[in-house]
Amino acid sequence: MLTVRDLSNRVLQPACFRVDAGECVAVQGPSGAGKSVLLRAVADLDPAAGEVRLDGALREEMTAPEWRRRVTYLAAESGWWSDRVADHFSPADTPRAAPLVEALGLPGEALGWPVSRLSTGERQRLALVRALVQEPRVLLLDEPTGALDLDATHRVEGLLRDALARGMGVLIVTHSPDQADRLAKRRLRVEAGRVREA
Ligand SMILES: Nc1ncnc2c1ncn2[C@@H]1O[C@H](COP(=O)(O)OP(=O)(O)OP(=O)(O)O)[C@@H](O)[C@H]1O
Repeated sequence: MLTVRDLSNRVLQPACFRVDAGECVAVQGPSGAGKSVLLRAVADLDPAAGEVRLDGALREEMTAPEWRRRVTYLAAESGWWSDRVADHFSPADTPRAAPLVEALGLPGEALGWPVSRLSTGERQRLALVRALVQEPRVLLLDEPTGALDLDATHRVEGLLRDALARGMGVLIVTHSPDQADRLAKRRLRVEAGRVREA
């Protein structure tokens, strides 16, 4: 589904890998190795040379917003542009968001909360819901449970398993070997900008 060939920039050495439909690939490596840079380059958020295709179509064949809707990056610290959580969901997506919010251990009314009241972990879970309701083909997750306790972490992993079962591809940066074992069959190891299958 997602194929990456010779993706490189000032941090990354040319990287080649793929993520298949319904597959989770874990990205691991030391701090500062280039894991976030890799995900951002795939999402076309930072300039990079090389070839990235989704279902055979080159990234350049679609607009950047269209690419990012299909290949969605979720940063470790999410961005919010309005102080009401609900403003970050289109009216069409809101009904689908509430059950996901509850599955993550938050009350459905959290969608009406101001962003300024959210704890770090609440913010992280609601940002994941924002990404999931858009049903991207590939989700690029940067430490999506870094701020969460074990119960919330398992809830997030449950929703990711559901998404994988629907055919979504997931590339997940995690510092937790246990999380990588639970979710991913394949791993990429990033060290000093070099990406290899581990
Ligand atoms: N725009 C940029 N220009 C130059 N260097 C950058 C840029 N963005 C990040 N870097 C550098 O690239 C390296 C990799 O950063 P990156 O954020 O990808 O690390 P990481 O592997 O995700 O680390 P961590 O596990 O700590 O989050 C770091 O040394 C960082 O300072």
